Amino acid sequence: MKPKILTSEFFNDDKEILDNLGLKSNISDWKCYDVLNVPGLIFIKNPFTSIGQKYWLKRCIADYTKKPNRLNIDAHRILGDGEDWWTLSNKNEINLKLRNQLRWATLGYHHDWDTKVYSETAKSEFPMDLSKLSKTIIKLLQFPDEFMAEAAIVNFYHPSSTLSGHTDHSEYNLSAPLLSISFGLSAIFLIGGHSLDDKPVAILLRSGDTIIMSKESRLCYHGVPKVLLPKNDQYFNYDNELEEPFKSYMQVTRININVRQVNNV
Ligand SMILES: O=C(O)CCC(=O)C(=O)O
Ligand SMILES: [Fe+2]
Repeated sequence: MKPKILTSEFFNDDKEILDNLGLKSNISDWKCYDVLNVPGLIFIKNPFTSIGQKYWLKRCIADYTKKPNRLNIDAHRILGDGEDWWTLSNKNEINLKLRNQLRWATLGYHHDWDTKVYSETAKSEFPMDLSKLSKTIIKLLQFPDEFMAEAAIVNFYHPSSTLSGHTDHSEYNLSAPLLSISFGLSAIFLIGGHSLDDKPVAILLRSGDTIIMSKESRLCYHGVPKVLLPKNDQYFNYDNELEEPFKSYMQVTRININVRQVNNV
């Protein structure tokens, strides 16, 4: 990996913007790297403050899982009108099972897992804060074009979950970068080339670590073969402890937010 020097004027004036987004406001604390074997792949070592990490993981758990966003468990028709997954799963012991059933939530344009086609009719409002976060990170990395956050998948992994090798090619705009932010348990992320025969590189993703798939790497095969069990070094690089019930959930969970631009501008 080759360190990437950030030279933008942006952060001199806008420390407050970074701070409000839960990002480290001192840019010398940002550790960014070009992954040399995978052109266009950028790795940012946790750019979040501990307050920021807690803010975003709670947004993922308690807010982004609410209607009108879509969840994998919608198909099971467990949630009644006005009920949401997180509130219901914390109501009593029985509902702990429900807690573990959540695998993903889709925001903005909802990814259709069968047809893999985005449509104007399957769309909800994209969260402002997540859009701002994505735009800011892309701007900081000095991408020439403004990023439009239009679709996101929030993945929820358990220690035994895996994500098999795939490419993300449903977006109409494949020249815009894709942002992938992880919180909670660490995981091994594999990314190879445009063919499944290309040998992948392995990257350990810890809480807060962010990767950007741009240029050639945007269409590379990638997957998550392993989520790691909690060890002191890897989870809770949030300073203060999280409160319950978030704490116990995050002890067995990895969250990954995948943000995409769908359309050409
Ligand atoms: O969990 C990750 O790190 C990757 C997720 C991913 O590749 C996807 O949702 O398309
Ligand atoms: Fe992906």
